[in-house]
Amino acid sequence: MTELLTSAQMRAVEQAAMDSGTVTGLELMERAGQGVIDAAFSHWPELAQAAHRALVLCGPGNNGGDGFVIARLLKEAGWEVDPFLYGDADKLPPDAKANHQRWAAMGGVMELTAENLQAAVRPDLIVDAVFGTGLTRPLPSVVQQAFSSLGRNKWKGRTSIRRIAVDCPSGLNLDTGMVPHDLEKTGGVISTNLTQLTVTFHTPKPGHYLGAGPLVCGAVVIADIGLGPSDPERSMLGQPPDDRRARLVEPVFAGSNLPPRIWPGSFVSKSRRNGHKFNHGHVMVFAGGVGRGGAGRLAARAALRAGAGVVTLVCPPSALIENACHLDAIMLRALPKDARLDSVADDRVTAFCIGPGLGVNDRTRDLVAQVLARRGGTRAWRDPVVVLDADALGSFAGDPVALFDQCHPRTILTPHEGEFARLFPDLALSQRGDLSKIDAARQAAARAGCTVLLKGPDTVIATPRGGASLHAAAYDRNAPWLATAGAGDVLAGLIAGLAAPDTSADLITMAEIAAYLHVECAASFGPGLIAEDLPEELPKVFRAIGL
Ligand SMILES: NC(=O)C1=CN([C@@H]2O[C@H](COP(=O)(O)OP(=O)(O)OC[C@H]3O[C@@H](n4cnc5c(N)ncnc54)[C@H](OP(=O)(O)O)[C@@H]3O)[C@@H](O)[C@H]2O)[C@@H](O)CC1
Ligand SMILES: [K+]
Repeated sequence: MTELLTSAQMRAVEQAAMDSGTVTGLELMERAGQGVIDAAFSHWPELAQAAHRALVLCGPGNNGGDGFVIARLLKEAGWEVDPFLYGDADKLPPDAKANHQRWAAMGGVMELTAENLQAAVRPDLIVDAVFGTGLTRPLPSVVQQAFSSLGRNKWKGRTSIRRIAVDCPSGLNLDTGMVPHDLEKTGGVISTNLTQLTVTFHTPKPGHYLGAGPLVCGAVVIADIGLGPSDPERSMLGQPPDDRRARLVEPVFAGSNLPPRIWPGSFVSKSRRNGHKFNHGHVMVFAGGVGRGGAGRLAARAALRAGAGVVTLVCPPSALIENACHLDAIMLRALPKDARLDSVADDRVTAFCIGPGLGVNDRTRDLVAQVLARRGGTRAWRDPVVVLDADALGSFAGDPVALFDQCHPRTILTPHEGEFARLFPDLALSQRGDLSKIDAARQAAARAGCTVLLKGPDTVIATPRGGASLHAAAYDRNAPWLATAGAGDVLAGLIAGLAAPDTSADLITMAEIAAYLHVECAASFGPGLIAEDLPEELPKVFRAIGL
């Protein structure tokens, strides 16, 4: 998996490399500029065939410094280059200033304004090097207007002009994936939206995958600028993540002495080809009353397909026939209104999935309490895994602390943003400001004392200790048809089904795999997907990953 470094972490990595004396800031900037050009030529080979013309938009920091390196290298390759600068050249930081001066010996620099861009000769390539990781506030209006003007320019064949962003399209916050609202008003987003390729350095940043990031970055390419490997891959394989650094959920292609795809396949218990059904765990899913059992059935089906040996659906007696009409391989147990959970659950239940379709009410609260009170003896790792979703979360909206007091480390909450806002009002999207979704989920997990999976196209999974991973249904894994009723119930079931066997992996790993498989199923099925299709697509996905 790949580390996602925040702006501050990236600066620290850069500083440590410079302090060690192995590299200078100027060398890093040179490699960054070269990396952008290499990525551009590899993405658009026709640009490498002959000299063209580039507009290079530079800002007041080191992102702008990268821009001046790019201007010089393209000029040396015979291109016509028109650089524009926002800010005062005398106030550029040292490395950027040095590169500005090197450029100044080759050509002039225009001030970055809408008027000057309108007067520019049509380029073949526009390089956005105005702001990168150093953006601290909304874009200045002059820059917004300059970006907007690019979209209005009367250049012939305007749509065929390639647009590349250095580190990020300027205005995108690389820690949060947010773009300022006023950017949208002025049309800034529309012009940044035209970015086709973003070249970032060393590792991707959270903002490339969170929020608006995937909408504005085009494709993202990582340029190696010689800062050395990020955390050893070994420590990322199914291990709890680094407490400070977030990681991107993606399959791990192992080296030649290991099976070709050791993640996620190796964590699907049935890929080990041994044991009887109870070796693969027993998942208990709760379903709502008559006419409201669909969500629970979807979760149950997903748990069974994910590899649980046995899945039991528990429902009110009145809903038994309805569920029996739908289910065969899934066992059914009726639980009367006042009956205790012990009457249907024995010690062999290794995972519970509770919430989908259950109703927001006292009975749900009571069932959640009973589920969370079940423990596996003196060893905490024997506690059954508990997936709390939908109405199990909604039932505690008025009193979230009552829920958090009961959660144990083998619990995972799987809210969407709306459910999250009701449990953690101060961390809600509307209140988040500069707090990233990753940090919001981290704080929520610490408060709840359990793992939290905050759903979305950018799904964040966080542990109470601060470990966090981000699963993005973005770029080549974009699956918009996953926004369909019941998809969340399937995800809850997948987590329970994967976690039910004792696979000795952390709950966060199981949640990562579930999020990954969920999107793989959607991508594999394609447009037209409805939630029922997701579990049915799993066998195909398993085959594709080599199980
Ligand atoms: N880290 C690495 O390893 C490497 C990093 N590299 C490159 O460096 C980039 C980071 O450089 P950076 O830190 O100088 O930040 P950058 O984005 O250029 O902007 C900072 C300037 O903008 C200003 N400013 C900010 N917001 C503003 C606003 N809204 N409106 C107006 N001004 C605003 C801010 O002013 P201040 O906030 O201090 O007042 C400051 O002057 C990184 O993205 C990558 O491209 C590579 O060279 C290779 C190695
Ligand atoms: K930029």
